[in-house]
Amino acid sequence: MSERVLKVYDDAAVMAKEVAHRTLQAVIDAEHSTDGRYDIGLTGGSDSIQALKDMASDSLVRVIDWSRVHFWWGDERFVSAVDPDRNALQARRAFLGGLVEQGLLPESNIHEMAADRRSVEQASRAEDEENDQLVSQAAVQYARELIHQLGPAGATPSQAEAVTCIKPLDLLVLGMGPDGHFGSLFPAPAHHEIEVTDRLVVGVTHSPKMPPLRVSLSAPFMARSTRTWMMTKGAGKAHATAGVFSRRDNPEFPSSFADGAEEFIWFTTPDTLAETSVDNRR
Ligand SMILES: O=C1O[C@H](COP(=O)(O)O)[C@@H](O)[C@H](O)[C@H]1O
Repeated sequence: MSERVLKVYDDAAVMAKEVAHRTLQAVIDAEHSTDGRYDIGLTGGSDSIQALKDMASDSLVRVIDWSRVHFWWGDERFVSAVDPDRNALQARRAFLGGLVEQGLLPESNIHEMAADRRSVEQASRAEDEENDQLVSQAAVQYARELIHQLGPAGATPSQAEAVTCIKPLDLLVLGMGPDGHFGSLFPAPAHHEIEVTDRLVVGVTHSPKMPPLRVSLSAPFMARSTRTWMMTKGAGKAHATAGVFSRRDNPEFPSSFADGAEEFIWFTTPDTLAETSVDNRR
């Protein structure tokens, strides 16, 4: 468990630029300190997509060997591959697509969660059972990809074993919703995925935030990430932030489970902290 370090910005646009620049710097720093491969977990949401746009215009982009960088998602909205709601599509439009087009990032380094292959009409007519099955299959498929890419050589751990034994993400960038969700792990008791500990990836139905079908990394796997950065802004998140800071691992405020093995930084704005008493700002 890491101490939560707060970085507070009066201007959310400056915050996003800072996260963008730090992400690129983290990749550069790791070039000399690890075996070379760098695995980044992305999220959706306004702050994170802005940070990706800012990366595209940061001069550090040009000094990175992108062939050793892999992109994953903390969560995905289970919609069609061309739906503008899709986190991966937004990330491609903001940044990743440009890297691929310029021949800098191999397409095979982008590890997307599965998309819904049904037509809008088919999806709207589907029963719960079918939806449950589809998001569960997407979760299993993503877990296999994680184990294949990050698992120990010559072994195939189960998902329960993989939560603690595969290589963790080097950097996970997260956002938090006004209800305190992160990834697509929504508050208990209405939702129970936040309490899953024996899977790398979970399927989610009936999400309180649209769209209703989602796929998410599980809390314990996300919390093992070497470095974790949370981005939040706005008074609408003040209540959830206070809940998160008042007690760790509280299922009613899922983001209280977020953590990083070596570093956990919370990038935020003063209005978000209006209801929180904290003394570890830096
Ligand atoms: O739906 C989602 O919401 C959260 C937070 O989004 P924000 O726009 O309030 O910052 C995001 O982190 C998550 O990835 C996404 O699927």
